[in-house]
Amino acid sequence: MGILEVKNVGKRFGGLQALGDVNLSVAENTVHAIIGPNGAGKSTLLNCLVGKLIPDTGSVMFDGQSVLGRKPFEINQMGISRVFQTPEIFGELSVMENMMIPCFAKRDGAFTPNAFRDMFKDREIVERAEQMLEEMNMADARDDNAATMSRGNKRRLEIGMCLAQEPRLLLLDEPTAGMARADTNNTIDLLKQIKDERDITISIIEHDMHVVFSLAERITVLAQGTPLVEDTPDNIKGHPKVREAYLGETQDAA
Ligand SMILES: Nc1ncnc2c1ncn2[C@@H]1O[C@H](COP(=O)(O)OP(=O)(O)OP(=O)(O)O)[C@@H](O)[C@H]1O
Repeated sequence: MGILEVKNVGKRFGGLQALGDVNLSVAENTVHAIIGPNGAGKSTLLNCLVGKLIPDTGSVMFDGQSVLGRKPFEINQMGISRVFQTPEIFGELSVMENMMIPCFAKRDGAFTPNAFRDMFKDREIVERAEQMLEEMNMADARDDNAATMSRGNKRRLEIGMCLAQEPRLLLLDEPTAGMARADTNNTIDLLKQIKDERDITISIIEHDMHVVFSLAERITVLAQGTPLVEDTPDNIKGHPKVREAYLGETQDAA
């Protein structure tokens, strides 16, 4: 059984069936990509995993426990962290201050604005945040204003902020969207390093096939709200059904 088990999940928006009958099993300590054409239901599925949407039907189990009915912060505390398409960092704060926020949240269960007053006097938090910046190769940027960083480094910081919460499942929603090729390649290298160095499961939604094939061990192809195929990257490449879903080609032509 996978660390994440999605069974018969359906989600309708008015007259639109965004997810039909989704079954997905993500094995522990693997990188599992979910790909599919625009409007296939990828983000809707991700939102159902983190409590932002409640499916109409089906079940979502993480490590044997249901996530349905739990609030996003509760699901986060269960060990699921999500990186959004647009980096969710605090641009007006320094890199170090940004990193301290999830360290507080992890230790104290929440981050309250009061914590800002004397945050640098809290040695435990300072040391943990410094350690995370080291691990992210960001120690030199410690005092930089987060807003001034490149898109790739903002993403690096945000992924580090997720990892500070010690998640067991990291969900990435198009982590390289809008990035220049150099930043994309840096993000691929960072995710490879995270995968090699940690006990962590990564599930990634991504349009950039270079990113998908560089990282994924399993790929699920979603089309019109339903999984079309699930297989290894080698088998997904050139799969007639996948070409059909993306390019509108018939199987005979593929
Ligand atoms: N809140 C909503 N209300 C109504 N319709 C929605 C809502 N969210 C998504 N949809 C619709 O559900 C379908 C699936 O959308 P979703 O964003 O999950 O697809 P996606 O695969 O993530 O697409 P993309 O690759 O373009 O981001 C689309 O037709 C979309 O317009």
